[in-house]
Amino acid sequence: MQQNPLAIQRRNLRHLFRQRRRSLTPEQQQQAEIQICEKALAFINQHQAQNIALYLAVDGEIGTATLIERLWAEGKEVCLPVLHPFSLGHLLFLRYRPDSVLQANKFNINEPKLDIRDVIPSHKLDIIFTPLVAFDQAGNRLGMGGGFYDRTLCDWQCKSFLPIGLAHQCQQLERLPAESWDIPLAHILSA
Ligand SMILES: Nc1nc2c(c(=O)[nH]1)N(C=O)[C@@H](CNc1ccc(C(=O)N[C@@H](CCC(=O)O)C(=O)O)cc1)CN2
Ligand SMILES: Nc1ncnc2c1ncn2[C@@H]1O[C@H](COP(=O)(O)OP(=O)(O)OP(=O)(O)O)[C@@H](O)[C@H]1O
Repeated sequence: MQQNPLAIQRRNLRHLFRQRRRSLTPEQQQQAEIQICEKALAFINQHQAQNIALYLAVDGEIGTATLIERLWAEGKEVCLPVLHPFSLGHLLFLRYRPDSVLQANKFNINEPKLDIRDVIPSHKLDIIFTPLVAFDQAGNRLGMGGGFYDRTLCDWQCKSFLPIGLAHQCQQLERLPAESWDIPLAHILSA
């Protein structure tokens, strides 16, 4: 198990900030979802993005349902993360359409049923919007602790997509204690 002071600090922060986002009221959640939708759409249009990875919100994460509906209406391609069936700790991104069949993964998060025809390789993605637990001004991101997005985003500067965090304002802190493998996101949108 993680024992070093940095790992303990990160685990404590993860616990605190997960509690913080879960304690938002349904009204605060709804307001935030609408606001983040507008900010994300503006960003997407500014970057003329067509293939966009999102996530289905759980555990108080800022909601994406409104944004996904708007993107479908605009004819954009929406993808969702799927836990890789063999490559432990890695994600695949699968096309998500209104008629996609979803199933719960081992964390009880819904994901598209794995069908190789729906896999979108990351070099075809324009933006990967990531969920996060906490973030700082420098774009550092603390996630749920699986390292899934860390692995996906490593060396993103050499790839074609932009990694953009989506978050509630209450998830920001002054400075996140960073690990050697943490690479700051290109940008974080908050509401
Ligand atoms: N909405 C959403 N989807 C996502 C992520 C995410 O952060 N949010 N992920 C981002 O990486 C991946 C899943 N990563 C996860 C990592 C840990 C836990 C989690 O809840 N762990 C439990 C205990 C572990 C268990 O149940 O076995 C916990 O910490 O309480 C959930 C998701 C892919 N999909
Ligand atoms: N680029 C990487 N390559 C290999 N292992 C990695 C990489 N990034 C992170 N890890 C491993 O993943 C584990 C979890 O990392 P970390 O605590 O930073 O996750 P997180 O960013 O909170 O989670 P997530 O990205 O899933 O939201 C670490 O123990 C680390 O060893």
